[in-house]
Amino acid sequence: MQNFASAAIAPPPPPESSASPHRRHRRLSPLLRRAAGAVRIALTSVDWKRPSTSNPPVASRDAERPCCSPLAPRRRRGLPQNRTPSINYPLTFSPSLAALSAFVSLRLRWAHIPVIIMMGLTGNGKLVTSTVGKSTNIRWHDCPIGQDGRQKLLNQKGCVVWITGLSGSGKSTLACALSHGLHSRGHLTYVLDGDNLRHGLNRDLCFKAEDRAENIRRVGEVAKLFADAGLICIACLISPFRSDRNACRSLLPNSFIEVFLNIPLEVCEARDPKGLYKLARTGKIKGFTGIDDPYEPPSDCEIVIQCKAGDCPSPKSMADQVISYLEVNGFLQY
Ligand SMILES: Nc1ncnc2c1ncn2[C@@H]1O[C@H](COP(=O)(O)OS(=O)(=O)O)[C@@H](OP(=O)(O)O)[C@H]1O
Ligand SMILES: Nc1ncnc2c1ncn2[C@@H]1O[C@H](COP(=O)(O)OP(=O)(O)O)[C@@H](O)[C@H]1O
Repeated sequence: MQNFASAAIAPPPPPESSASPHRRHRRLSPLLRRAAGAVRIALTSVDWKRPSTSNPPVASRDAERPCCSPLAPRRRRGLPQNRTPSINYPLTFSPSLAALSAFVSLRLRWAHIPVIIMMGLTGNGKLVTSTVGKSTNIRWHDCPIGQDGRQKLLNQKGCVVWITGLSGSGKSTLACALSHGLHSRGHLTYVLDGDNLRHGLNRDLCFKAEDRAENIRRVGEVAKLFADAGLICIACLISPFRSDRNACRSLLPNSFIEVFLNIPLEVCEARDPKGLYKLARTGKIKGFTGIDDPYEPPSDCEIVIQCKAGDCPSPKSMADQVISYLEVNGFLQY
Protein backbone atom coordinates (compact mmCIF):
# COMPACT_ATOMS: atom_id res chain seq x y z
CA MET A 1 0.00 0.00 0.00
CA GLN A 2 1.27 3.45 -0.77
CA ASN A 3 1.75 5.90 1.99
CA PHE A 4 1.48 9.49 0.87
CA ALA A 5 1.00 10.85 4.33
CA SER A 6 4.30 12.64 4.40
CA ALA A 7 4.64 13.41 0.73
CA ALA A 8 4.22 17.00 -0.33
CA ILE A 9 4.69 18.56 -3.71
CA ALA A 10 5.64 22.14 -3.17
CA PRO A 11 6.49 25.02 -5.50
CA PRO A 12 10.01 24.83 -6.89
CA PRO A 13 12.56 26.53 -4.67
CA PRO A 14 14.69 29.36 -6.07
CA PRO A 15 18.00 28.11 -7.44
CA GLU A 16 20.52 27.74 -4.69
CA SER A 17 21.89 31.11 -3.58
CA SER A 18 20.18 32.98 -6.37
CA ALA A 19 17.75 35.55 -5.16
CA SER A 20 17.57 36.96 -8.66
CA PRO A 21 15.36 40.03 -8.75
CA HIS A 22 14.37 39.30 -12.33
CA ARG A 23 12.12 36.45 -11.29
CA ARG A 24 8.79 36.95 -13.02
CA HIS A 25 7.08 33.70 -13.85
CA ARG A 26 3.47 33.58 -12.90
CA ARG A 27 2.19 31.69 -9.91
CA LEU A 28 -1.33 30.57 -9.53
CA SER A 29 -2.89 30.13 -6.21
CA PRO A 30 -4.33 28.55 -4.26
CA LEU A 31 -2.59 25.25 -4.00
CA LEU A 32 -4.45 22.34 -5.43
CA ARG A 33 -4.90 19.42 -3.18
CA ARG A 34 -4.61 15.92 -4.48
CA ALA A 35 -4.19 12.45 -3.20
CA ALA A 36 -6.57 12.81 -0.31
CA GLY A 37 -5.10 16.11 0.66
CA ALA A 38 -1.66 14.68 1.12
CA VAL A 39 -0.02 16.12 -2.00
CA ARG A 40 0.16 19.85 -2.61
CA ILE A 41 0.70 21.29 -6.06
CA ALA A 42 1.55 24.86 -6.94
CA LEU A 43 1.02 25.91 -10.53
CA THR A 44 3.56 28.21 -12.04
CA SER A 45 2.23 29.03 -15.47
CA VAL A 46 -0.67 28.55 -17.79
CA ASP A 47 -0.45 28.56 -21.56
CA TRP A 48 -2.84 28.33 -24.39
CA LYS A 49 -1.33 25.71 -26.57
CA ARG A 50 -2.17 24.59 -30.04
CA PRO A 51 -3.08 20.94 -30.15
CA SER A 52 0.12 19.08 -30.75
CA THR A 53 0.52 15.83 -32.61
CA SER A 54 3.51 15.28 -30.38
CA ASN A 55 1.11 14.53 -27.55
CA PRO A 56 -1.60 12.44 -29.18
CA PRO A 57 -2.85 10.57 -26.12
CA VAL A 58 -3.92 13.74 -24.32
CA ALA A 59 -5.34 15.30 -27.45
CA SER A 60 -7.34 12.21 -28.29
CA ARG A 61 -8.52 11.84 -24.72
CA ASP A 62 -9.79 15.41 -24.88
CA ALA A 63 -11.49 14.66 -28.15
CA GLU A 64 -13.14 11.53 -26.83
CA ARG A 65 -14.65 13.22 -23.80
CA PRO A 66 -15.39 16.73 -24.86
CA CYS A 67 -18.06 17.36 -22.27
CA CYS A 68 -17.26 15.00 -19.50
CA SER A 69 -16.82 17.81 -17.02
CA PRO A 70 -19.66 19.98 -15.86
CA LEU A 71 -17.12 22.79 -15.89
CA ALA A 72 -16.26 22.24 -19.53
CA PRO A 73 -18.66 24.72 -21.15
CA ARG A 74 -17.63 27.51 -18.79
CA ARG A 75 -13.95 26.84 -19.26
CA ARG A 76 -14.25 26.57 -23.01
CA ARG A 77 -15.78 30.03 -23.28
CA GLY A 78 -13.26 32.59 -24.46
CA LEU A 79 -10.73 30.03 -25.64
CA PRO A 80 -8.85 31.00 -28.75
CA GLN A 81 -10.04 28.77 -31.56
CA ASN A 82 -7.93 25.74 -32.17
CA ARG A 83 -6.27 26.00 -28.80
CA THR A 84 -6.29 23.70 -25.84
CA PRO A 85 -5.57 24.97 -22.38
CA SER A 86 -2.49 23.43 -20.94
CA ILE A 87 -0.77 24.08 -17.68
CA ASN A 88 2.92 23.34 -17.58
CA TYR A 89 5.04 23.59 -14.55
CA PRO A 90 7.97 22.08 -12.80
CA LEU A 91 7.48 20.69 -9.36
CA THR A 92 9.82 19.76 -6.62
CA PHE A 93 8.76 16.65 -4.84
CA SER A 94 10.01 16.68 -1.33
CA PRO A 95 8.66 14.24 1.19
CA SER A 96 9.57 14.86 4.77
CA LEU A 97 12.10 12.07 4.56
CA ALA A 98 15.15 14.17 3.72
CA ALA A 99 16.77 11.48 1.62
CA LEU A 100 14.10 11.67 -1.03
CA SER A 101 13.65 14.46 -3.48
CA ALA A 102 12.65 14.51 -7.09
CA PHE A 103 11.95 16.94 -9.81
CA VAL A 104 8.89 16.14 -11.88
CA SER A 105 7.52 18.04 -14.84
CA LEU A 106 3.78 17.75 -15.14
CA ARG A 107 1.21 18.85 -17.60
CA LEU A 108 -2.36 19.43 -16.62
CA ARG A 109 -4.96 19.57 -19.32
CA TRP A 110 -8.49 20.62 -19.21
CA ALA A 111 -10.55 20.32 -16.08
CA HIS A 112 -9.41 16.73 -15.82
CA ILE A 113 -5.88 16.36 -14.70
CA PRO A 114 -4.10 13.55 -16.50
CA VAL A 115 -1.21 13.94 -14.15
CA ILE A 116 -0.04 10.98 -12.28
CA ILE A 117 1.72 11.51 -9.03
CA MET A 118 2.87 8.24 -7.65
CA MET A 119 5.97 8.97 -5.70
CA GLY A 120 5.77 7.89 -2.15
CA LEU A 121 6.70 5.08 0.11
CA THR A 122 5.25 1.65 0.23
CA GLY A 123 4.16 0.25 3.54
CA ASN A 124 7.52 -1.46 3.96
CA GLY A 125 9.48 1.71 3.24
CA LYS A 126 10.42 0.85 -0.37
CA LEU A 127 10.28 3.57 -3.02
CA VAL A 128 7.55 3.23 -5.57
CA THR A 129 8.01 4.35 -9.14
CA SER A 130 6.19 7.00 -11.13
CA THR A 131 4.41 7.43 -14.40
CA VAL A 132 5.35 10.60 -16.26
CA GLY A 133 3.81 11.13 -19.69
CA LYS A 134 4.14 7.81 -21.51
CA SER A 135 6.93 6.49 -19.30
CA THR A 136 5.86 4.04 -16.67
CA ASN A 137 7.76 2.62 -13.70
CA ILE A 138 10.44 5.26 -13.65
CA ARG A 139 12.18 6.88 -10.74
CA TRP A 140 14.25 10.03 -10.39
CA HIS A 141 17.83 9.44 -9.31
CA ASP A 142 19.89 12.20 -7.74
CA CYS A 143 23.69 12.43 -7.63
CA PRO A 144 25.68 13.94 -4.79
CA ILE A 145 27.22 16.54 -7.10
CA GLY A 146 24.38 18.81 -8.10
CA GLN A 147 23.82 22.12 -9.81
CA ASP A 148 25.05 23.99 -6.76
CA GLY A 149 28.44 22.30 -6.87
CA ARG A 150 28.82 22.86 -10.60
CA GLN A 151 27.86 26.52 -10.33
CA LYS A 152 30.41 27.00 -7.56
CA LEU A 153 33.06 25.41 -9.74
CA LEU A 154 32.18 27.69 -12.66
CA ASN A 155 31.51 30.80 -10.56
CA GLN A 156 28.32 31.54 -12.46
CA LYS A 157 24.66 30.64 -12.32
CA GLY A 158 23.24 28.27 -14.89
CA CYS A 159 20.57 29.93 -16.97
CA VAL A 160 19.03 30.07 -20.43
CA VAL A 161 19.18 33.15 -22.64
CA TRP A 162 16.39 32.52 -25.15
CA ILE A 163 16.71 34.68 -28.29
CA THR A 164 13.56 34.93 -30.41
CA GLY A 165 12.90 36.89 -33.59
CA LEU A 166 12.27 36.67 -37.30
CA SER A 167 14.60 34.93 -39.67
CA GLY A 168 17.39 37.40 -40.45
CA SER A 169 16.84 39.43 -37.28
CA GLY A 170 20.33 38.55 -36.08
CA LYS A 171 19.66 35.73 -33.60
CA SER A 172 22.69 33.64 -34.54
CA THR A 173 24.86 36.75 -34.77
CA LEU A 174 23.83 37.85 -31.27
CA ALA A 175 24.23 34.31 -29.90
CA CYS A 176 27.80 34.10 -31.18
CA ALA A 177 28.70 37.62 -30.05
CA LEU A 178 27.24 36.93 -26.61
CA SER A 179 29.02 33.61 -26.33
CA HIS A 180 32.27 35.28 -27.34
CA GLY A 181 31.78 38.18 -24.90
CA LEU A 182 31.04 35.85 -21.98
CA HIS A 183 33.81 33.43 -22.90
CA SER A 184 36.37 36.23 -22.89
CA ARG A 185 35.17 37.13 -19.37
CA GLY A 186 35.78 33.56 -18.25
CA HIS A 187 32.23 32.19 -18.44
CA LEU A 188 31.19 28.85 -19.86
CA THR A 189 28.43 29.07 -22.47
CA TYR A 190 26.83 26.83 -25.07
CA VAL A 191 24.81 27.93 -28.09
CA LEU A 192 21.74 25.98 -29.20
CA ASP A 193 20.97 27.33 -32.66
CA GLY A 194 17.66 26.31 -34.25
CA ASP A 195 19.15 25.95 -37.69
CA ASN A 196 21.98 23.75 -36.37
CA LEU A 197 19.74 21.56 -34.24
CA ARG A 198 17.60 20.84 -37.27
CA HIS A 199 20.70 19.13 -38.71
CA GLY A 200 20.55 16.50 -35.94
CA LEU A 201 18.30 16.32 -32.89
CA ASN A 202 15.39 17.91 -34.73
CA ARG A 203 16.00 16.63 -38.24
CA ASP A 204 12.65 14.82 -38.18
CA LEU A 205 10.70 18.06 -37.81
CA CYS A 206 9.39 20.43 -40.44
CA PHE A 207 7.89 23.92 -40.10
CA LYS A 208 4.23 23.20 -39.52
CA ALA A 209 2.95 24.59 -36.22
CA GLU A 210 3.02 21.32 -34.27
CA ASP A 211 6.54 20.52 -35.46
CA ARG A 212 7.72 23.98 -34.47
CA ALA A 213 6.11 23.39 -31.06
CA GLU A 214 7.93 20.07 -30.68
CA ASN A 215 11.15 21.73 -31.85
CA ILE A 216 10.86 24.36 -29.12
CA ARG A 217 9.83 21.82 -26.48
CA ARG A 218 12.88 19.66 -27.16
CA VAL A 219 15.26 22.60 -27.20
CA GLY A 220 13.68 23.89 -23.98
CA GLU A 221 14.37 20.55 -22.30
CA VAL A 222 17.95 20.43 -23.60
CA ALA A 223 18.52 24.03 -22.52
CA LYS A 224 17.25 23.15 -19.08
CA LEU A 225 19.86 20.39 -18.84
CA PHE A 226 22.62 22.82 -19.85
CA ALA A 227 21.44 25.29 -17.21
CA ASP A 228 21.42 22.47 -14.68
CA ALA A 229 24.99 21.73 -15.76
CA GLY A 230 25.78 25.29 -14.67
CA LEU A 231 26.27 26.74 -18.14
CA ILE A 232 24.92 29.91 -19.62
CA CYS A 233 22.94 28.32 -22.42
CA ILE A 234 22.11 30.57 -25.36
CA ALA A 235 19.18 29.28 -27.41
CA CYS A 236 18.42 31.10 -30.64
CA LEU A 237 15.35 29.99 -32.52
CA ILE A 238 12.59 31.83 -34.32
CA SER A 239 10.23 30.24 -31.76
CA PRO A 240 7.29 32.11 -33.25
CA PHE A 241 4.61 31.04 -30.79
CA ARG A 242 4.26 32.66 -27.38
CA SER A 243 2.80 29.56 -25.77
CA ASP A 244 5.81 27.45 -26.81
CA ARG A 245 8.26 29.99 -25.41
CA ASN A 246 6.25 30.28 -22.22
CA ALA A 247 6.29 26.51 -21.82
CA CYS A 248 10.11 26.68 -21.88
CA ARG A 249 10.04 29.53 -19.38
CA SER A 250 7.99 27.41 -17.03
CA LEU A 251 10.69 24.72 -17.12
CA LEU A 252 13.22 27.22 -15.83
CA PRO A 253 11.74 29.40 -13.12
CA ASN A 254 14.21 32.16 -12.14
CA SER A 255 16.66 31.37 -14.89
CA PHE A 256 14.97 31.98 -18.23
CA ILE A 257 15.91 35.24 -19.90
CA GLU A 258 13.91 35.94 -23.02
CA VAL A 259 15.51 38.29 -25.53
CA PHE A 260 13.31 39.66 -28.29
CA LEU A 261 15.18 40.79 -31.37
CA ASN A 262 12.56 43.27 -32.47
CA ILE A 263 13.91 43.95 -35.95
CA PRO A 264 11.32 45.04 -38.54
CA LEU A 265 10.40 42.55 -41.24
CA GLU A 266 11.59 45.01 -43.95
CA VAL A 267 15.07 45.02 -42.42
CA CYS A 268 15.19 41.22 -42.12
CA GLU A 269 13.92 40.86 -45.65
CA ALA A 270 16.48 43.31 -46.99
CA ARG A 271 19.24 41.31 -45.28
CA ASP A 272 17.93 37.95 -46.54
CA PRO A 273 21.34 36.25 -46.27
CA LYS A 274 19.99 32.86 -47.35
CA GLY A 275 17.62 34.14 -50.02
CA LEU A 276 14.69 32.54 -48.18
CA TYR A 277 12.48 35.63 -48.10
CA LYS A 278 12.80 35.91 -51.86
CA LEU A 279 11.72 32.28 -52.23
CA ALA A 280 8.85 32.81 -49.78
CA ARG A 281 7.66 35.93 -51.64
CA THR A 282 7.57 34.01 -54.90
CA GLY A 283 5.68 31.14 -53.26
CA LYS A 284 8.58 28.70 -53.53
CA ILE A 285 8.64 28.28 -49.74
CA LYS A 286 5.27 27.92 -48.06
CA GLY A 287 4.62 28.81 -44.41
CA PHE A 288 7.59 31.12 -44.00
CA THR A 289 7.55 33.04 -40.71
CA GLY A 290 6.62 36.68 -41.20
CA ILE A 291 5.40 36.12 -44.76
CA ASP A 292 2.65 33.52 -44.67
CA ASP A 293 3.17 32.11 -41.18
CA PRO A 294 2.65 34.00 -37.94
CA TYR A 295 5.17 35.43 -35.50
CA GLU A 296 3.84 36.30 -32.06
CA PRO A 297 6.09 38.87 -30.37
CA PRO A 298 6.67 38.47 -26.65
CA SER A 299 4.39 40.62 -24.56
CA ASP A 300 6.50 40.50 -21.45
CA CYS A 301 10.14 39.57 -21.90
CA GLU A 302 13.31 40.47 -20.06
CA ILE A 303 15.22 42.17 -22.89
CA VAL A 304 14.10 43.85 -26.11
CA ILE A 305 16.67 44.78 -28.73
CA GLN A 306 15.55 47.17 -31.44
CA CYS A 307 16.72 49.62 -34.06
CA LYS A 308 16.53 53.33 -33.34
CA ALA A 309 15.82 55.79 -36.12
CA GLY A 310 16.58 53.05 -38.63
CA ASP A 311 19.93 52.19 -37.03
CA CYS A 312 20.29 48.70 -35.64
CA PRO A 313 22.70 48.10 -32.76
CA SER A 314 25.93 46.36 -33.68
CA PRO A 315 26.38 42.71 -32.68
CA LYS A 316 28.74 43.78 -29.89
CA SER A 317 26.36 46.31 -28.45
CA MET A 318 23.50 43.78 -28.56
CA ALA A 319 25.72 41.31 -26.69
CA ASP A 320 26.75 43.98 -24.18
CA GLN A 321 23.09 44.72 -23.46
CA VAL A 322 22.52 41.07 -22.54
CA ILE A 323 25.77 40.78 -20.58
CA SER A 324 24.89 43.78 -18.47
CA TYR A 325 21.49 42.21 -17.71
CA LEU A 326 23.22 39.00 -16.61
CA GLU A 327 25.66 40.96 -14.49
CA VAL A 328 23.03 43.11 -12.77
CA ASN A 329 20.91 40.05 -12.05
CA GLY A 330 23.70 38.05 -10.48
CA PHE A 331 24.19 35.33 -13.08
CA LEU A 332 27.90 36.04 -13.61
CA GLN A 333 29.03 35.11 -10.14
CA TYR A 334 28.28 32.52 -7.58
N1 LIG B 1 9.13 28.01 -43.30
C1 LIG B 1 10.15 28.51 -42.61
N2 LIG B 1 9.94 29.47 -41.67
C2 LIG B 1 10.97 29.94 -40.97
N3 LIG B 1 12.26 29.54 -41.13
C3 LIG B 1 12.52 28.58 -42.04
C4 LIG B 1 11.48 28.04 -42.82
N4 LIG B 1 12.02 27.13 -43.64
C5 LIG B 1 13.33 27.09 -43.40
N5 LIG B 1 13.65 27.97 -42.44
C6 LIG B 1 15.01 28.10 -41.89
O1 LIG B 1 14.95 27.47 -40.61
C7 LIG B 1 15.47 28.32 -39.61
C8 LIG B 1 14.53 28.41 -38.41
O2 LIG B 1 14.60 27.28 -37.65
P1 LIG B 1 14.02 27.32 -36.18
O3 LIG B 1 14.22 25.96 -35.62
O4 LIG B 1 14.63 28.45 -35.43
O5 LIG B 1 12.48 27.62 -36.41
S1 LIG B 1 11.28 27.49 -35.37
O6 LIG B 1 11.72 28.08 -34.10
O7 LIG B 1 10.94 26.09 -35.22
O8 LIG B 1 10.18 28.26 -35.96
C9 LIG B 1 15.58 29.70 -40.20
O9 LIG B 1 16.84 30.15 -39.74
P2 LIG B 1 17.12 31.64 -39.25
O10 LIG B 1 17.12 32.45 -40.50
O11 LIG B 1 18.45 31.55 -38.61
O12 LIG B 1 16.04 32.06 -38.30
C10 LIG B 1 15.49 29.50 -41.70
O13 LIG B 1 16.77 29.54 -42.26
N1 LIG C 1 23.16 43.91 -35.57
C1 LIG C 1 23.31 43.70 -36.87
N2 LIG C 1 23.54 44.71 -37.71
C2 LIG C 1 23.69 44.49 -39.03
N3 LIG C 1 23.61 43.28 -39.63
C3 LIG C 1 23.37 42.24 -38.84
C4 LIG C 1 23.20 42.39 -37.43
N4 LIG C 1 22.94 41.18 -36.91
C5 LIG C 1 22.96 40.32 -37.94
N5 LIG C 1 23.21 40.94 -39.09
C6 LIG C 1 23.29 40.32 -40.42
O1 LIG C 1 21.98 39.90 -40.73
C7 LIG C 1 22.00 38.64 -41.34
C8 LIG C 1 21.15 37.67 -40.55
O2 LIG C 1 21.76 37.45 -39.31
P1 LIG C 1 21.57 36.07 -38.57
O3 LIG C 1 22.33 36.17 -37.29
O4 LIG C 1 21.90 34.95 -39.47
O5 LIG C 1 20.00 36.12 -38.29
P2 LIG C 1 19.03 34.95 -37.83
O6 LIG C 1 19.86 33.96 -37.08
O7 LIG C 1 18.03 35.62 -36.96
O8 LIG C 1 18.45 34.40 -39.07
C9 LIG C 1 23.46 38.23 -41.43
O9 LIG C 1 23.92 38.54 -42.73
C10 LIG C 1 24.14 39.09 -40.40
O10 LIG C 1 25.46 39.38 -40.75
